[in-house]
Amino acid sequence: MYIALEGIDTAGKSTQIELLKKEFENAVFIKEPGFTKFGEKIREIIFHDEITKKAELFLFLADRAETVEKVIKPNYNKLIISDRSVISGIAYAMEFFDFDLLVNLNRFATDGIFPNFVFILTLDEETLKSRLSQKEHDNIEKRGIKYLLNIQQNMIDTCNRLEIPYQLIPANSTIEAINFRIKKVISEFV
Ligand SMILES: Nc1ncnc2c1ncn2[C@@H]1O[C@H](COP(=O)(O)OP(=O)(O)OP(=O)(O)O)[C@@H](O)[C@H]1O
Ligand SMILES: Cc1cn([C@H]2C[C@H](O)[C@@H](COP(=O)(O)O)O2)c(=O)[nH]c1=O
Repeated sequence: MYIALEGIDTAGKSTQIELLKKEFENAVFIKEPGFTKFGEKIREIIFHDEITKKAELFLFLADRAETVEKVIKPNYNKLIISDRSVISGIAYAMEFFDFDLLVNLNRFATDGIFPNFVFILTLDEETLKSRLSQKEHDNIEKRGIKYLLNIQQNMIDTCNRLEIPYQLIPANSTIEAINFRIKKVISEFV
C-alpha cells in the first residue's frame, strides 16, 4: 500500500509524518523531493538557483524516478508513506504546463506507480498567510498565496482526474485530531 500525504507548503505534512513514524514502525517513509542522495543535490538547485520552469519540472521528475526505482519498487510489498508524491508533481506544474503532458511524463518517470491513497491537508487563506509569514521563502513559496491556493485546488482536481481515492483534512485542526484521522484510515488498510 502506497499512501501519500499532500498539501501545499506549511500544510503540516512533515509534522504528521513524524507522528506516523512512531505509530507505523514497519512502514517505509519517503519524501519528495530529496529522499535520495541525488535528490538532496537537486533541492539546492530548485529552491535557490534561477532556472527555467521546464528545467525545474525535469529535476522534480528525475528525483521522482530515482525514488521510485531505488526505494518504492524494492519496498512495494510494504506500507509506504510519502511526504508528497506525483500529486504535487502535477499540481504545482499544471499552472505552467498541460495536464495530459504532465500525466504522461510522470507515468514515464514512475513506470506508472502512483499512490493508492492520498490525504490532502487543506489550508484556508488566513492560516496559510500566518504560517508562511513565520518562515523564509524558497523560489516556489515566493510565487505567493494565490499561486499556492490554486495548487491546493489542483491537487484535488488531479486526484479526481486520475481517479485516486483521497481524503481532505482541514489543516487548521489540531495536530492530534489530524493524526487521529490519518491513523484511523491507514490502520484500516494494514
Ligand atoms: N495542525 C497544526 N496546527 C498548528 N500548527 C501546525 C499544525 N501542523 C503543523 N503546524 C505548524 O505549521 C508549520 C508547517 O508545518 P510542517 O513543516 O509540518 O508543514 P509541511 O506541510 O511539511 O510544510 P512544507 O511543505 O513547507 O515543508 C510548522 O511551524 C508546524 O509546527
Ligand atoms: C514534489 C514536488 C514538490 N514541488 C514543490 C512543493 C514545495 O514548494 C517544494 C517542496 O518543499 P518541501 O518543504 O520539501 O515540501 O517543492 C513541486 O513544485 N513539484 C514537485 O514535483
